Amino acid sequence: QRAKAFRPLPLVGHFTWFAAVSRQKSLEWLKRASDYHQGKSWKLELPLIGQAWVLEDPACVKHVLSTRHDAFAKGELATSRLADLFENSIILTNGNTWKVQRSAGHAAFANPINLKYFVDRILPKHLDKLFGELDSAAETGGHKGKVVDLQEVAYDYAMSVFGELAYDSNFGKISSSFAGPFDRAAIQTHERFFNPLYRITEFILPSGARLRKDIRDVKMFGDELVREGRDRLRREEEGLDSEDEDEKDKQGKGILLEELVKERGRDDQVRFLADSCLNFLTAGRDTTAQALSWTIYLLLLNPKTKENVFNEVMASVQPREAVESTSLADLISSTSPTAYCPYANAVISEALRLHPPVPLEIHENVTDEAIALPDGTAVYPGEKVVWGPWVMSRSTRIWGEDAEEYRPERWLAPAYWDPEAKGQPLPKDHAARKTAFEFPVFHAGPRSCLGKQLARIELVFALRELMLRFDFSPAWQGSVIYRTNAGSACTKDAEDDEYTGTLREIGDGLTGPIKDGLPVRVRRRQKTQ
Ligand code: HEM
Repeated sequence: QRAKAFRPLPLVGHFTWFAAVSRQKSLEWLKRASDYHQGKSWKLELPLIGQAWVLEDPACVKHVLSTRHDAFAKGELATSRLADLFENSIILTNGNTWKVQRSAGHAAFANPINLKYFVDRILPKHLDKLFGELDSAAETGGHKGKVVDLQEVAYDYAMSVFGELAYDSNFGKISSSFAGPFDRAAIQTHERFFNPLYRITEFILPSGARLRKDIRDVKMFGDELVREGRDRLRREEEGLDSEDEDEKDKQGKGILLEELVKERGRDDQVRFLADSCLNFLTAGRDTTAQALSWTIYLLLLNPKTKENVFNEVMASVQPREAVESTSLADLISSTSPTAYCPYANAVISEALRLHPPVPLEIHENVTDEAIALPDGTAVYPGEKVVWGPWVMSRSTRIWGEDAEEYRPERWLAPAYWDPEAKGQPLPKDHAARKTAFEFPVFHAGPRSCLGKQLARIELVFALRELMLRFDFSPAWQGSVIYRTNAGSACTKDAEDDEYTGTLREIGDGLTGPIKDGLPVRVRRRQKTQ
């Protein structure tokens, strides 16, 4: 009976199990199928779309992403579907075009001077805007607090941060002319993966015309920002605009656009620069906003953990009045935020583990030879491999018996709890020792995520500052499952009937949003809390 659910059916293969259901259900099925195959690579069959080896073994993932990264790339299936939205972008390109973007992105986002500037100057400014929005929600909601979609708020916040990082532009209200078309286009682009006839259906159906318009709008938005940005750079170079005080403090590398212009020359095509910047913008915006949303979602279900984070962040800013006046960069001695607010960091790692913003990935053998994976699987030319951080994070083979449990403590060194353990090396199976191939949330190998450090910093600070100022409670209808201190579950009815659903599921899209958002009530914390 069990085997039946994982065997390909005649004509439809695994389609009915995997592709004709909700995204949550398809990931859950993939996880059960991986368990059924005991973590060995197995073949997913989707007639008319293709076949793919599903990998769970970290050694196989390492082979694809690192050892034989030269042999595996996005491939035809992914490129044909993604190219309209992500043409020229770093995630799709190879060779020199990729190198140029990687090097510009590295200079702009991953160098220590820019990271410090980011923490000291950029973050506080945008966090202030975020607090402004939540403050007014708290004010208008009475003692219970007004309901806001925290995921939407997180998207706005991440968008304004990356607008400044990528283009040095203050998006303000114009961000809605990008966000709407981009979000719709991303969902429809994702649907293409499950629709072998997408070219025909998009030609016939109104949704196709809508997609083309959305993509045009997204591109126009990018072109406009690049033109403005280039003009600004030109004026600065010619001494027509004086640098502002912030710029003088920076003395690091430039923003992304500036770095790209340096690599490619100022007169490079607007389209290439715009596509490249747009990809960085979306890579940074969606992933970090979703990571923050899932982190808070999990805290809402686990009040004891929420209290622990709150206690830690309070202790990190004593006395309380110091919050506003302290330089954020001074609070971290290095650009690694893990030494600072370790519990908050563990909470973020655990949310990334259980709800990775990129839940499933695909590559293809682009050589003309068969590649043998460490478990003996032969991947023939043109064959695909997929692996799912969402599935791997739930594997008992990688994470042990409590793999599916929310337990941020797994990330903390024993010394955190036990002073006697100070100076002891971390146990071999400790979560913090997992390799990037066991925990491929940020990808791994030469194409690993360029923004992982930046994202960490942004997430830790946003979480810390939010916890200090606001308290959130779930505001979606139905029974919300809370965990008691002892770890057993109890339920409490949420009062709002505007929203439906109990536990939140993953929504559609190229990344992993919370389906239908994260409705919460927001209350401002009292000074004494
Ligand atoms: C929690 C936050 C983030 C997560 C989970 C994440 C995850 C990932 C993943 C899985 C990939 C591989 C995608 C693929 O090739 O299919 C990737 C690539 C990338 N990410 Fe991130 N990312 C995050 C934040 C950021 C931020 C803030 C930036 C902005 C600077 C960024 C920039 C990039 C870039 C440029 C690549 C392409 C790297 C290449 O192909 O060489 N990411 N990221």
